[in-house]
Amino acid sequence: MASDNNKLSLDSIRDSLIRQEDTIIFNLIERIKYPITPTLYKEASSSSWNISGSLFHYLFQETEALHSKVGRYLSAEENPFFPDKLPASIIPPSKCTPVLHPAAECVNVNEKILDVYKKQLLPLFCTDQADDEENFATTASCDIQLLQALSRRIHYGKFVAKVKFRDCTDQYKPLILAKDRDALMKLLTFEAVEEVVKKRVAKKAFVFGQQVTLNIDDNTKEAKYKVDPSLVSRLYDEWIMPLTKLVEVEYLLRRLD
Ligand SMILES: C=C(O[C@@H]1C=C(C(=O)O)C=C[C@H]1O)C(=O)O
Repeated sequence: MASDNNKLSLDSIRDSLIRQEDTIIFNLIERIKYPITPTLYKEASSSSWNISGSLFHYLFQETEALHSKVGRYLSAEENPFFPDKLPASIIPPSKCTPVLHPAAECVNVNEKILDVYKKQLLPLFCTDQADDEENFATTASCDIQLLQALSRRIHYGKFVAKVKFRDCTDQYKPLILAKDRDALMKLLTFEAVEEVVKKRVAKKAFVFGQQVTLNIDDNTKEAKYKVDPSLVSRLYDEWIMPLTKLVEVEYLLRRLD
């Protein structure tokens, strides 16, 4: 979507962010099918699996390496979690004019996303603290899919910041030159938009997470859902939107480099 510079607008980018809500919520519903599985994230003892680090990190790094070889990270919309370990792409880069300022390459908050995910989000959404030894690989794959969806959404802040700078250059330029983070954060924040996002993702979580039954007389009083809508709203309010705005600020601070 963000490849055509001329068509890029705040509305078109916001439409993409809305569509990415579906991806995040469905990946979240898939992950919380499994218990937290703490063994996945523990440093593997050298005698056990003959890998360095945890099983989760091993699968994640190998996944990113394979995706890198087929060009995933040639896209400005994708940002790797392990940028220092990526093999070169076997396909050539696009000949299209880059949409983002070259400094966008330096903006990567995935280390923060991964830390928040393991320390706060997993314990918040996965209430069962057990290990599911039958599903180590599947559980870790769900983590990776969800983390990549979160990262894509949060780093879309680069495209949002690009358009906000293009459309209101005179307002942003002095704040960038003054390196005034707080003023930049205030200028780029649209609280009304954020309120709509929080309400919409809660409604999507309720709708997408409903148990579908065919028995017409199913009048169970208590609505059963696969993910707590209020937690999805909180996910956006406390983590996704603040991290998206952090990416916007980091991009803007480099925009005049
Ligand atoms: C992404 C934007 O910038 C900010 C971040 C938002 C978000 O992460 O959903 C929403 C509104 C803004 O406060 C935007 O203006 O659309």
